[in-house]
Amino acid sequence: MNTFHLSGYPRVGAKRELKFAVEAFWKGAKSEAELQEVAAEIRRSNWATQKAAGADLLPVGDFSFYDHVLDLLCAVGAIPKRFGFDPANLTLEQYFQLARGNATQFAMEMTKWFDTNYHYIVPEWHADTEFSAHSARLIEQIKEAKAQGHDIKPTLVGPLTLLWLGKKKEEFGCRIKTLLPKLLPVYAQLLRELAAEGVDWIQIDEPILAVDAGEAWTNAFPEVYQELTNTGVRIIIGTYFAGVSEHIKLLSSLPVHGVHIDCVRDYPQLEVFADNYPSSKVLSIGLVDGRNVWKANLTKIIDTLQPVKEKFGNNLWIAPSCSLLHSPQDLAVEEKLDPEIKNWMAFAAQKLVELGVIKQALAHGKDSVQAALKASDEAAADRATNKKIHNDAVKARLESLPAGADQRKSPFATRIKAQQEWMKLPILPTTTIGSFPQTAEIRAARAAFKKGELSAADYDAAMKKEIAYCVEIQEKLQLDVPVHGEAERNDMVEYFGEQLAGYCFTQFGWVQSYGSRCVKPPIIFGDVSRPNPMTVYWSSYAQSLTKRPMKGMLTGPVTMFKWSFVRDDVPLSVVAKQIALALNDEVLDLEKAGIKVIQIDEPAIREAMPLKKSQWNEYLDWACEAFRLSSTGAEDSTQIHTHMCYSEFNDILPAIASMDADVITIETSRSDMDLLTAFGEFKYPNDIGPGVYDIHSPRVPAESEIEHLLRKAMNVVPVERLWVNPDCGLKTRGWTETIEQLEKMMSVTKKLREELNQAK
Ligand SMILES: CN1c2c(nc(N)[nH]c2=O)NC[C@@H]1CNc1ccc(C(=O)N[C@@H](CCC(=O)N[C@@H](CCC(=O)N[C@@H](CCC(=O)O)C(=O)O)C(=O)O)C(=O)O)cc1
Ligand SMILES: N[C@@H](CCS)C(=O)O
Ligand SMILES: [Zn+2]
Repeated sequence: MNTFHLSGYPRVGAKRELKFAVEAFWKGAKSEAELQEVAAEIRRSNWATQKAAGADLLPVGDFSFYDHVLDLLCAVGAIPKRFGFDPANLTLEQYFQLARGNATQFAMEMTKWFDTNYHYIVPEWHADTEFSAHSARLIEQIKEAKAQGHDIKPTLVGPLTLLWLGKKKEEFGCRIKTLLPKLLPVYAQLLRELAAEGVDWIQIDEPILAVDAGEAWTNAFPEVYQELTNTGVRIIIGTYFAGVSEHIKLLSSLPVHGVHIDCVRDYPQLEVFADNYPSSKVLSIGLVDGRNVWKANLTKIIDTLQPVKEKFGNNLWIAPSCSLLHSPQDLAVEEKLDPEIKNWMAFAAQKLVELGVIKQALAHGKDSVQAALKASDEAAADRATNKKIHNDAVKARLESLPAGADQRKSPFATRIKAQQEWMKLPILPTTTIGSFPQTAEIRAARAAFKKGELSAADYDAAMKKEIAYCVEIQEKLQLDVPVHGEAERNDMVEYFGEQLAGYCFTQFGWVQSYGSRCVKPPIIFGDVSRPNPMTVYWSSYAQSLTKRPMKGMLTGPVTMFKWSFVRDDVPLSVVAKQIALALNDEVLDLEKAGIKVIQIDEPAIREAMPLKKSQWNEYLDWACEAFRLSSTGAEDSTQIHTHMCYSEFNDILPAIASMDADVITIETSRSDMDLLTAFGEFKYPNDIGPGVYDIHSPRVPAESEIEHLLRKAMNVVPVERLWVNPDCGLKTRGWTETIEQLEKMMSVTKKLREELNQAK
C-alpha cells in the first residue's frame, strides 16, 4: 500500500475558533485551560478529518498558538536571552510575549515564510546563543494523537533551515560554524526523546534546498543527517515551493529514509527523482496543490504515479505538495460561491479526499474509484472551456497595447516640478501609508451590513463618519498628504477582489497570516476587468472634507495576484497585466474626480519573486511593467506613490527604481534604516519616504528614536527627496496610540524643518 501522509493542516479552525480564543486569552476573557480546550478540539477535529479521508500518517507539531518556527525555537531552548525567560519553564504568557513584545522588550521580528503570505517569527542569533531540548509540548500532542488511535509522523523545521531563517544580531561569522555544533546535539536529543516515545517516522523540513542557499549550507547536510539518523527515528526530508533536482545526488546519498518533493511547483523533477532516487528509500510525491484552491486532475495524477509505483512499490508515498497550512480549510461550508466555479475547487478537506482517491486507485486500480475520476474529469473539462473564464475584450485590450504603453508622459524630473507647482508641500512632507485603526466598531458594522442587519444607507453613513473622523485627526496633526483611512475595506486585496470581474470570494476561506491574524484571499478564476469605479466614491468624499491633497489608495497588480488564489491556466504575467489595466481605469477615474495623489501599494513585489534567482529577471521585467501599466496615462501633475513593506529590497533596487513611482514609502524602522542606506548608495532617483517608526507595536516611540532615524535618512537621501511617514498602515493599531505616535512624528518633523530652514 502507498502511504498517504501530510505535514500540516490549517490550524485556526474552520470558523477561526483559535483566533477568537487566543484573542480572548490575551484580553483576560478566557483562561489558559479554556484556550487549551479550544486548541485540543481543533487538533482532534483535524486529525479525525484526515483519518476519515484515508491518511495513514497524521501530522503532529503542525498545530501552534502563534507560529511553528517559534514553537521549535522553544523546543530547542533558543529564545532570546533579552527576555530573561527560563526555556525549561516557559509559560504560555511568556510564549506570547516573545511573539508580541512586552513592556520592556520589543517583539521578536517576523517575516515572510519563503514566497507565502504566512509570517514566521525570526530566530535571533548571537555568537553565544545556547540551545537545550524541551520536548514536553510536542510529546503531549503525540500522546494526545495516539490516545485518539492515530498513527503519526511529527513534522519539524530542520536544523539547517532553522539556522538559515534566523538573523544574526551581531556579526559573528558563519552560523554553520558557530551555531550548528551547539544546535545539532540538542536537535538530536529532541529526536531521541521522540524515539523513546515510540515515534517511528519524523518529517524534517529543509525548504532551503529549494532556494539558492549556497554551498556552505548544502555541504552541511551529510554530517547533520548522519547525526540525526543515529537517533533511532526514521527521517523523511521535506522540500517544497520549488524543485530540488539540483540536489538529487546529495539527497540520494543522505543516510535518511526518504524525501518529499513538490511536483506541483516543479513537475519535471518527478521524472528526475523517479529515475535517480534509490527505490530502497521512500519517495513522497506532492501532486495535489497545497498552495491553491483548484481541484487536482486525478486521472492525470494516477496515470503519472503508476509507473513510479512500479519502480518504488510501497516506497512511493503520496501527500499534498506542501503543508495545507496555506489552504483554506473546507469548501463544504461555502454557501454563496457560484456552483459552477465552486465545482472547480478543493480546499484542505477536499484535497485530503482527493489523496484518498489516489491512494485507493494505486491500491485497487482506477476502476475502484470510477465515480470520483468521472467527477474530477468533468470538472477539469468544464473549467477548461467554461465561458465565465474568458472575456475577449480584456484579452484584446492587453494584446493591442502599443509599445511604450507602460511609460508616464514625461520623466520624473519634469513630473515632480508639475506636482510641486500645485501641491506646494513643505520640506520633509508628511503622510501615512493608508489605513487607520480598523476598530471593533468598524468590523461589527460591516459584519451587520453583510448579515443584512444594517441597511446600505446606514453602513454608508457609518463609514463616512469614520472617514470624517480620520480626516479631522489628520487635519489636527497637520499631515500634509492625508488619506481616507480605508475604513470601508475588509482587506486591501479582498476589497478589490470583491469588485473586480474574474474574481470570486469566499465566506470562510481564512488563511493564517501571522499569529491570530488571518486573511481571506479572493480567488482569480478568469479574465479580470473593472466593471465600475471601486474607490472614487470614498476618496471623493474624503477630499470634500479637506483642502489638502487627499491620497487615493489602490492595491497594485502584483500584490493583487500574490495575495489571491490565482488561476493556473494562463501565465502570472497575463493575470498581473489584466489587473494592471483594471487598476489603470481606476487611476484615471480618480484623476478625473480630482484625486491627484494616488498610492498603488506593492508590498508583495519581493515575496512574489521566484525562489530560484535564475528566474528573477524575467519576473521583475513583467512585474514592474505591470506596475507601470497601472498608472499609465496619468498627467505629469498627478503624483503616483507606491509602498512596500515586510521584505528586504536591497537586491532588487534597480527594478524598484524602474517602477518609476514618484514617491515610494518603505518599511525601514525595524532595520534601523539599514535598507535606506542601500537606497542612498544606489542613488534612488525619485522621492522616498522611509518609515520612521514601527507600526506593529502599540508602543509609542520616543521623539529621540524618530529623530535618530530621520537624521540617518537625511544623511543618505537628499533632503528635497525625503518624505516622513510610518513604516506601514495603521489598521492593527488603536486610535489612542496612533494619535500619540503621529504627534511624535509631526513634532520631530517640525523641529527638523526649522533646523533646515535656519541653515538656508
Ligand atoms: C499588510 N498585510 C496584509 C497581507 N495580506 C493581505 N491580504 N492583507 C494585508 O493587509 N499580508 C501581509 C500583511 C499581513 N498583515 C495583516 C494585518 C492584519 C490582518 C487582519 O487584521 N486580519 C483580520 C481580518 C480582516 C478582515 O478581513 N476583516 C473582515 C471580517 C471581520 C470579521 O472578522 N468579522 C467577524 C465579526 C466581527 C464583529 O462582529 O465584530 C466575523 O465575520 O465573524 C472585515 O473587516 O470585514 C483578522 O481579524 O484576522 C491580516 C493581515
Ligand atoms: N495601504 C495599506 C498598505 C499596507 S501594506 C495600509 O495602509 O494598510
Ligand atoms: Zn505595508
